[in-house]
Amino acid sequence: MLKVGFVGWRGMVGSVLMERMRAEHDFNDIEPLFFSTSQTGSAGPDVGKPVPALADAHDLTKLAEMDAIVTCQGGDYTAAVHDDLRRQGWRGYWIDAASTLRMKKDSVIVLDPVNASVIKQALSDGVVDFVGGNCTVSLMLMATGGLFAHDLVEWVSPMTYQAASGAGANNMRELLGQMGYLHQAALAGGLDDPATAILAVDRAVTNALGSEAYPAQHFGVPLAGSLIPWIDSALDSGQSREEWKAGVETNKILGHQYEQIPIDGICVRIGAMRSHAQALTIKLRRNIPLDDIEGLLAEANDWVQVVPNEPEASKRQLTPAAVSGRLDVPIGRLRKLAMGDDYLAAFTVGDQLLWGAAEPLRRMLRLVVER
Ligand SMILES: NC(=O)C1=CN([C@@H]2O[C@H](COP(=O)(O)OP(=O)(O)OC[C@H]3O[C@@H](n4cnc5c(N)ncnc54)[C@H](OP(=O)(O)O)[C@@H]3O)[C@@H](O)[C@H]2O)C=CC1
Ligand SMILES: N[C@@H](CC(=O)OP(=O)(O)O)C(=O)O
Repeated sequence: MLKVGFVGWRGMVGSVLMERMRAEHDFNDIEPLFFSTSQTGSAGPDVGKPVPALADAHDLTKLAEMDAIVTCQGGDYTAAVHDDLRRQGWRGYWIDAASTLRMKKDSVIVLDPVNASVIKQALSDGVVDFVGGNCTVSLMLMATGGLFAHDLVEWVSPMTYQAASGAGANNMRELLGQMGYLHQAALAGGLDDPATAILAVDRAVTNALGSEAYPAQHFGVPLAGSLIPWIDSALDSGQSREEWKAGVETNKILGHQYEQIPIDGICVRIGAMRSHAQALTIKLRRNIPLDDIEGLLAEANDWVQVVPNEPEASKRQLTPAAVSGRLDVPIGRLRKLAMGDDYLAAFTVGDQLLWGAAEPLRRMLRLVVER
């Protein structure tokens, strides 16, 4: 049985990974060892069979005993450990959620329902570094994979609506704290009294949004009652790093070595908890009937769901509230745009901790185990 080390398993992404692995009985087929950067010696998690006490996640000797290491610990950990392990001659599989190694020449970005052939080729070529993609990129490809698979896409402009979870657990807590703070301000402004003019309540909320006491330690600015049109650091191109990832990661996932499909838009943080949404403008290579497009999208994988372009279905099925905690990736609002019959509009949403983070790693580990 393969010895598999898990690092970062008790964090937010790691916990979702553990949940999925337990649900799919993945632990039956491996010999797991759990590592920690802070709790060496404590008891490991319940995975349905006895596991040793937690090992030190910086102990290179212990790590090097593993056939595979799955890490959701974050980019700093990857930077601190990965290269040293490789320099020591360790040739095990490194399966990572962090972005650190994604664009390295020797790594593959994994999303097997979309790029199984790229992954299989890499495994047979001896590639050992496999990295999950950026959440918005993976979710966009799960939704639109059918169009890319048939080489129908000339370019895409994704405009994102990204949940707080992408910024981390503390940010999710802060979003809820901000919601509570605004609700308190609204109550003080007369929310409960139907006789209060709504503009008076709104003034109380606006004052709260600008107040020094508004809880914004992690986001830096209000998210609840507002939005944040910038995610991650700034690049010289004027893009945010999150926006840059859309193009480079999509093309790498699809295995495009020469021709690059332009993919660029604006990434926005909104007050959803754990599901990212994106509005896509897709320039098709040619005019294809909408029915055919819907068919190609729907048949691309087991999780994409085409939602009819109707008000009730869109409002009920195409929202963060509808998909959080689920593996389904609905895509809807499909229609040709006024710019021409080869311009397609689409809206898609998906849980960014499942297909956006944990699930591609879980499935990559299975591919390694089943080799
Ligand atoms: N959040 C996201 O949407 C995505 C994240 N990623 C990647 O995954 C990495 C990890 O993200 P995320 O899971 O959000 O990080 P977390 O902050 O939730 O967890 C990271 C680590 O913090 C330590 N930790 C300290 N205190 C606690 C606590 N009270 N509860 C749980 N863990 C604690 C744990 O390590 P230890 O046991 O060693 O102390 C844990 O593994 C990111 O840095 C990023 O690289 C990738 C895609 C999406
Ligand atoms: N940056 C993403 C989350 C994330 O962790 O992305 P990456 O894995 O590319 O660093 C977001 O904020 O929604």
